[in-house]
Amino acid sequence: MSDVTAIYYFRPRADTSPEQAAQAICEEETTGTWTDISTTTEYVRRLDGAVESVEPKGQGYLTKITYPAEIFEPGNVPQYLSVVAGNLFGLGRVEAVRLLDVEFPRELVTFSGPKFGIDGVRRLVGSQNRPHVGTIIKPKVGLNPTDTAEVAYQAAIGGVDLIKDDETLTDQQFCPLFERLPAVMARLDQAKTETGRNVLYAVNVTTRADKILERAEHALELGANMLMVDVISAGFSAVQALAEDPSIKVPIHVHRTMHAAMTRNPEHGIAMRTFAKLVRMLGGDQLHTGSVSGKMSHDAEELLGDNRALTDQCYGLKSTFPVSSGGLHPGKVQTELRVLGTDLILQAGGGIHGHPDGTAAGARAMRQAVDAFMEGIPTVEYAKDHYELDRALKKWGTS
Ligand SMILES: O=C(O)[C@H](O)COP(=O)(O)O
Ligand SMILES: [Mg+2]
Repeated sequence: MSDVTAIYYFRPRADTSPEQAAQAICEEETTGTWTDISTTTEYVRRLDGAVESVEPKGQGYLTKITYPAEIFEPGNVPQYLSVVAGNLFGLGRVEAVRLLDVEFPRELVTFSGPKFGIDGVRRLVGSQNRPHVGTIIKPKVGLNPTDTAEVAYQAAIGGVDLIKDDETLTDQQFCPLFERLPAVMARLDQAKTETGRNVLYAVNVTTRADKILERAEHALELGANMLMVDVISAGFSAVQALAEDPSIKVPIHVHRTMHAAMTRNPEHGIAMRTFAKLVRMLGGDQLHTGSVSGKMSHDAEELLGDNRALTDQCYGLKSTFPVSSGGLHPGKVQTELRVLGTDLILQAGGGIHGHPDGTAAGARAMRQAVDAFMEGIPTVEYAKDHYELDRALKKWGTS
């Protein structure tokens, strides 16, 4: 079996050399600990990791560490994480350390990946190459099921491909999930009758481990055509449980609330790349990876690499649809698509429901901005004979 390769950025403590710090990480995550031990037998030594390189980078260093595949339990992602992203973050000999990327050998990718992937989701929606437009129902909490369904209907007739719950909406009393879901699906059926378009609704089934499958299966009985789960707060096993359940025959939309506690600091934590690779392996059909121009901070180069990790060849797994979301509006569409390409879902909450003429007009404006890009026409130019887009640009501008 080939090794697992992990790349880390780190800054050693003042009294520790970069080589000693990298070695400390490697030993902690394989066969060693803080001191020599008498229990290490000869046959254990073949499970030692190796520091392959240490080189200066910015204020610190980059290191490439290989871990023998044998120390991983195939198929157990919590265990994978406990090696490549485990105790090392707390080691006193490093001031800061960030896991930048990881490569798993074929033998450890024992998962089937997304059931639908980009092509499968496109088939459900009936799109060819264009980016998808999605919306998050806003306000994120507070609306009752009937009003939630009305907002969903307005977005659907305006032209969105995807509607989703926000991350803090699950099954609260003001909007019970099993009342909200049939209400939304009924209005999406109405929109389909009127427009002929199939719109997906990612209903948020995130909950405690022992209840999530039951919740998802009940959602399917009530007609759900997509499920949403929050991967960091619910855990990677939640994505896997949903994706591997044979009765779940709808795509899985993966949100990443809480990720920035680990991904944001450029010197310490876990870069999104590892999470993206794991979500794809575990079967997420869509994953939020960030935007280049929205409300959340992001490094464009890193984001491009994260999206590529979802779409580049990976042991024959289907690709995961990257979702750009957070502070988007029609004026930002050209920038997002120019940098991130058209295999992308552009999601706007405020940028649709905040349109001066309401949700349906907001959805139309987003679709018009996408059409402008696809036709190679600057947004401002296209807005001259597209009223909803023009109104959106007057409110939010183009940056
Ligand atoms: O969950 C999300 O992606 C956010 O709710 C986006 O909302 P916004 O478009 O209003 O920023
Ligand atoms: Mg949100």
